[in-house]
Formats: sequence, C-alpha cells, structure tokens
Amino acid sequence: MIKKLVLTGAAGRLGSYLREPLTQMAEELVSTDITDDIGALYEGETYVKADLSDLAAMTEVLQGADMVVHFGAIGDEAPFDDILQSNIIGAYNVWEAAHRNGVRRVVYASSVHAVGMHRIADNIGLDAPHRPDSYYGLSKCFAEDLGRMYWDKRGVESVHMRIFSCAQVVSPRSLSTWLSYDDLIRLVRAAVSAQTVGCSIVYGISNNDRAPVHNLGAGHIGYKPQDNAEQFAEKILAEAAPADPTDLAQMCIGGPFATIDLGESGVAQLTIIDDSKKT
Ligand SMILES: Cc1cn([C@H]2C[C@H](O)[C@@H](COP(=O)(O)OP(=O)(O)O[C@H]3O[C@H](CO)[C@@H](O)[C@H](O)[C@H]3O)O2)c(=O)[nH]c1=O
Repeated sequence: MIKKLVLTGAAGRLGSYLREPLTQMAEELVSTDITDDIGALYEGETYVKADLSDLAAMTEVLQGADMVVHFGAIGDEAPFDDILQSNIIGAYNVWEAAHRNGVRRVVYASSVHAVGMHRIADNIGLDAPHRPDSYYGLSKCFAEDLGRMYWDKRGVESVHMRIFSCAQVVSPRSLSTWLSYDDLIRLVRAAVSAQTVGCSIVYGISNNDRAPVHNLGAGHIGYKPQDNAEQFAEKILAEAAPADPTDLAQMCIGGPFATIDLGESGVAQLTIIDDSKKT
C-alpha cells in the first residue's frame, strides 16, 4: 500500500469524488485546496489549506509523499492572467515541489481541451499533437509538456488524464464525451496503481459507442471503463435540434470551446514588461 498520497483541488467538483477512494489506496491522504474547510474528513485523511501559486507552501504539503493527484486549478476558460497563476504557475509549483521531495508520480487532471481543435471525424489517438481550443486548454498543454520534461530530466513519473465530460449526459455531444463519475474513480485508481508509467497520456472517457478518440497505447495504465452513454441516446436524440455539420462546436472534440473568442476571454490583460523602456 502507498504510504502518503496528496490530492490537490480536494474541495472541487471532481476532487470531492476522489477523496474517499484515495483514502482506500494509501495509509495517509493529505487533501489540499484553497478553501478554509472541506467538511468532515474520511478516516486516514487530513486537510491542509494551501495555495497552488505558493511554491514554498506546495513544497511543504508534498513532504514525504509518494504521489500527488493534481486536480487543483481553474477548471474552465478564464482570462489569461488567471490561467497563468493557477494552472500554469500552479502546475510548475506542483511538479517542482514533487521533484524537491522525491515524489515518484504526478497524476494530473489534464483535459480534452488540450486537443480540442482536432476534428471528431479524425478519431485521434494518444499520439495526436496538442491542438488547444482555449487558454484553459493551452495551460493543459503546458502541464503535459512540463510532466514530460520532469520525467526526461528529473525522473518524476506522470499520468496525464485528458478528462472529457465528467457530468450528467444532457446533450448529443455528451453521448460521445461522457466520463461517468465511477469511471473517473476507476481511471484515477488505475493511474495511481499502474506499475510503471514514465510519462503517459490517457483519455478520460467512458466506454461510449460514439467516443471521438481511442486509448490504444495506454494499456499499461490498466484503465477499464465500465459505463457507456449509449443508454441515454434514445431520449437525448429525440429531444435534440438537428445537427449542423458546419458548426465548429459540433465538428471539434472540444465542443463549444472550439468557438471561444480568445479576445473575449481576456487576451488583452497580459502586461508585457519591456525592460528597454525602464529609466
Ligand atoms: C484556482 C485554484 C483552485 N483550487 C481548487 C479550488 C477548487 O476546489 C478546485 C477545482 O475544482 P473545480 O473548480 O470544481 O473544477 P473541476 O470541475 O473539479 O475541474 C477539475 O477537472 C478538470 C477536468 O475536467 C480539470 O481540468 C481541472 O484542472 C480540475 O480542477 O481547485 C486550488 O486549490 N488552488 C487554486 O489556485
């Protein structure tokens, strides 16, 4: 059994589902988030409030840990400055803190939005290049590359779980992109317990008939999804508007993120400091 696991983003929508299963996998689970309190703790769990953008704080939280399951982040599109602090600098701090403490593996909540501009019809696998659909997706590309570099140069293992739609099935898109909560738990369990992972990518998606990607090449992770959104197809499709094959949001695996206007999401907020202009 693993001695100490750390879970970031433990108060979040997805992190909350993982707390109890992770206590079953380790002698000690340290849950962290930016919130003051996460309510009643499970047996074997402690809670530490810590800010991902604070490297010293993250280094302290990861002391003595075997692995970190990193779900703390802004989980949606946001202005670039916000994404930079939480998702980009935050990811750097987690990997750097892992390295400083000799942590063996980072299990990372990446996202479909790292490859969201790929077309559904291309049915991409794990070797497809990054093709982000938003600043949020771009931050996931950064963290995946960070993980690769820390594996190549520092021997920190990582599993990058590109999570699709981990929520109720409510639209034709989610018939293809659904990740059930139970399959999320199966995926994280597999990523933690796989023997040796190097730096691996795996799509976080249920066993959907209409899945737009495939996980060939991730067999070593041992993720075996059990749920299939097809059970909801009849009802969802009966109520759905006709498909529009010219709509990028329907053609791309990132769905509505494919049509996000970067200007609207805050590109102008990045301040570039030009040293040559300093007096
Ligand atoms: C910005 C920031 C956030 N957090 C915490 C606050 C939240 O409890 C938690 C994120 O949870 P939520 O906002 O509910 O997001 P959620 O839907 O669970 O998203 C998760 O799953 C997503 C994949 O679907 C991942 O892309 C996100 O990185 C991951 O956070 O992270 C921190 O601990 N530190 C931070 O700096």
